[in-house]
Amino acid sequence: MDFLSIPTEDKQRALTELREIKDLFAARNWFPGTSGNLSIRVGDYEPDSFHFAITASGKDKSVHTPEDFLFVDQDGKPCETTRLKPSAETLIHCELYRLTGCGAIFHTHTVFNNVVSEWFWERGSIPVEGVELIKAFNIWDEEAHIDIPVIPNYADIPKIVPEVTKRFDPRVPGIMLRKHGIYAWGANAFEAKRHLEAFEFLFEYVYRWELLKQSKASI
Ligand SMILES: CSCCC(=O)C(=O)COP(=O)(O)O
Ligand SMILES: [Zn+2]
Repeated sequence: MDFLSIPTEDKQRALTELREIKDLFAARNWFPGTSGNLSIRVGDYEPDSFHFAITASGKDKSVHTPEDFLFVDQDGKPCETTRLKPSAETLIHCELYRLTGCGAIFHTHTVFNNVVSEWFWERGSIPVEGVELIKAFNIWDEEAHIDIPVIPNYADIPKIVPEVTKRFDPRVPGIMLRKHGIYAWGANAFEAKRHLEAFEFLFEYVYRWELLKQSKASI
């Protein structure tokens, strides 16, 4: 699908949704130090041809400016002439859209997700056992168990992309970059938000549970 043939109202709706999500997450201090990025796909999806709106790179995501977002294609290239640069992590969004066909991807850095990703780095994934909020991922097994993949956080973003491809688990709508942040995705902004909120809850749960286990073991 050609970018120009995507209805303007669809593009506007995506930008409005991104602004609303950005405000909500900013109110939770989920964008420390300009970290984090958000994207919503627009138009038709083909694995090798799609478009999405994404936060511009290096911006303070806790404030509004007229230059917060831009549209890019499946290769991360801007769809319109602009002086804005797409997120430095746009290629990770491209790969996740290509792999999943999802509609939205949200990325946050929090202390809990960073610490827990390091605590379980050697294991390669963050285990979560039987917590009710696993149901947010539409996993309804009794005492469900999930493993949230943790991949290396290379400075060279293109080097991270094959790690996403290799470790991506279709059952778990998120992937963690070591001591960096979580990428959560969903069919739309509502689902991606639900998934991100569930991941951040589970990271805090795992952090606190590990601390309790350690303190019990030291008694
Ligand atoms: C200061 S955070 C370093 C970059 C990062 O990890 C991030 O999530 C934000 O980068 P962007 O280019 O999307 O602003
Ligand atoms: Zn980041």
